[in-house]
Amino acid sequence: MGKKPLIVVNFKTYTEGTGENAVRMAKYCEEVSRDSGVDIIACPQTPDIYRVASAVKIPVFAQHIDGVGAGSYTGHITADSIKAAGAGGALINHSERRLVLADIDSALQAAKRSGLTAIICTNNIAVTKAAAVLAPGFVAIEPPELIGSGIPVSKADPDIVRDSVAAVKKIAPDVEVLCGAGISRGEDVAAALELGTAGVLLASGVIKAKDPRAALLDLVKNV
Ligand SMILES: O=C[C@H](O)COP(=O)(O)O
Repeated sequence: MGKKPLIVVNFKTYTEGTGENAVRMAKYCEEVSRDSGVDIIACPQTPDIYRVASAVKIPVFAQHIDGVGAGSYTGHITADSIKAAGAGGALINHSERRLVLADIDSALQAAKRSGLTAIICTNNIAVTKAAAVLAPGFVAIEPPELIGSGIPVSKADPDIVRDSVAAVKKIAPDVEVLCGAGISRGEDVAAALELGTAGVLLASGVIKAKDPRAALLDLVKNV
């Protein structure tokens, strides 16, 4: 039996994780979390947060927030609004929704003011270090070229994961590190934990799987 990982499932904008499918996917996450004891966080699209958070007891995170508050900010996603919808946290600076550093900081401060947990995504060691200085709850290192590839970062590029963990622990020991990109099997999760991470951030390995529930069960099988 190994250490318990945190598994963050990003639904992205996949049809299989949108609308009522988002609720179904989150229920699979909840069921596997309950049966395995592994913490699983569901990240549906913003319009699905309320319906998902109303249907499951596992934490629900937004895929993005903006660093603005209440007021004249048409089209922005505020930390308070996702919190009111039932979210407990948010991804910030995902590779598919990148922000400049000042905006990452604003979004993080907004999350903190609203009492939300932030996962800042990073694409290399330099950005990982910058994110660690900001002291979010988590930093998630994801080499963009491996995202959606089915090639697990924890096996294909262990150095970037190991070096990210070392860099973060030196700068901000309380910040936990996740890794993501191409994770789809329990052995990928085990490799991530071996490298010192607290868990993984993944999407297609579950959301695009023929049997998402079976994919989730495989992810937690070594725990
Ligand atoms: O947010 C998740 C990451 O971008 C990884 O995506 P992936 O698991 O489809 O490679």
